[in-house]
Amino acid sequence: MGHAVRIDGLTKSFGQVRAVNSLSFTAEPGRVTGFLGPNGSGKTTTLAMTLGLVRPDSGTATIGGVAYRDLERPGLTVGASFSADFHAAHTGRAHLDIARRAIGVPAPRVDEVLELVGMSDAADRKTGGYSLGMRQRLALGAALLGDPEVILLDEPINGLDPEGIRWIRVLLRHLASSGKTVLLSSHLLSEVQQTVDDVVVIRRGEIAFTGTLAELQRGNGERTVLVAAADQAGLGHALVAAGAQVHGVRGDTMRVTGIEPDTVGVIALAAAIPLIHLSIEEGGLEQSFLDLIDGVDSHHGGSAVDQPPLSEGAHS
Ligand SMILES: Nc1ncnc2c1ncn2[C@@H]1O[C@H](COP(=O)(O)OP(=O)(O)OP(=O)(O)O)[C@@H](O)[C@H]1O
Repeated sequence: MGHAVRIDGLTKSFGQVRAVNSLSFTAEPGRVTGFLGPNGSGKTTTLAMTLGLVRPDSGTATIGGVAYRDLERPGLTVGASFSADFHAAHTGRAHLDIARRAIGVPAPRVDEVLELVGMSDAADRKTGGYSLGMRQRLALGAALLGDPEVILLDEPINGLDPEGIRWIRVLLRHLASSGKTVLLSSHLLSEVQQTVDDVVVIRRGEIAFTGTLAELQRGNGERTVLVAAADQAGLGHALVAAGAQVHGVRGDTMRVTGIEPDTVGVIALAAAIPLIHLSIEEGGLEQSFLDLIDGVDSHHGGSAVDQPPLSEGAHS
């Protein structure tokens, strides 16, 4: 039985600063949801309200339909990692041992978790000497102590090396595939795009986009197709005739917008022009994301996920 995290109309101001404004989205069980936005866009405040650490001005955050403070065993239902700061004089093991006592988990779970996050060898060193990547692993371990249904992670990938990023990707995907709800924040789409299924983009405390990663990719219609063909000029003409925009050649490759890659293939076939290369421009997704957080007009990607309607940033 999964626990969705449902954010409904959440609003919070700190003095004059409206940190979170009428925010609504759902993180579904069995999926990894990326909660994305630039620094200061309200991600941490939203996660803190979800955990009952910050009281919203209005709106609700529920976990499996229940507010965090009303959960029967919150520590066993929700695991969260907020900051990778620890008592420097404690060992990693001591940190996990204190955390597991707080939520009532048996002692052997500490070693299991250390193993799970790849920290067994460093467990008896003081956290003050840990690298940022090691602290991130320990923070994730603490979040997983209670084998929770819901895992909320604030910037968990920040500071991990490429091997660490691959590792956390596999771990989070594994947790989601076992039915857990994984919600992780990041200010970098590129950091999480291989890890997430669903994307919630916020900007100045408001939703800029909710949908699947694929929908985000299609979202702004500016996806650039890279194509090389045996007869480049001939294919260029055929693509323009089909309504695409050809933006010139970089190396041997034409950059084309306004058309899907599979349609490019169909047109090449119809024109009997062999294709040498067909791909989507790297960074196209990142550009969609940057457009969203810069406030360029954007569209809701689609309805594959039952999400509340997109509220476009009303003010600039
Ligand atoms: N306790 C607080 N008191 C005053 N202002 C706050 C407080 N917490 C957050 N804010 C403000 O609310 C806004 C949103 O901050 P928040 O930390 O939620 O953003 P974020 O998206 O998590 O950013 P980052 O990626 O930099 O952590 C910011 O303008 C921030 O300065």
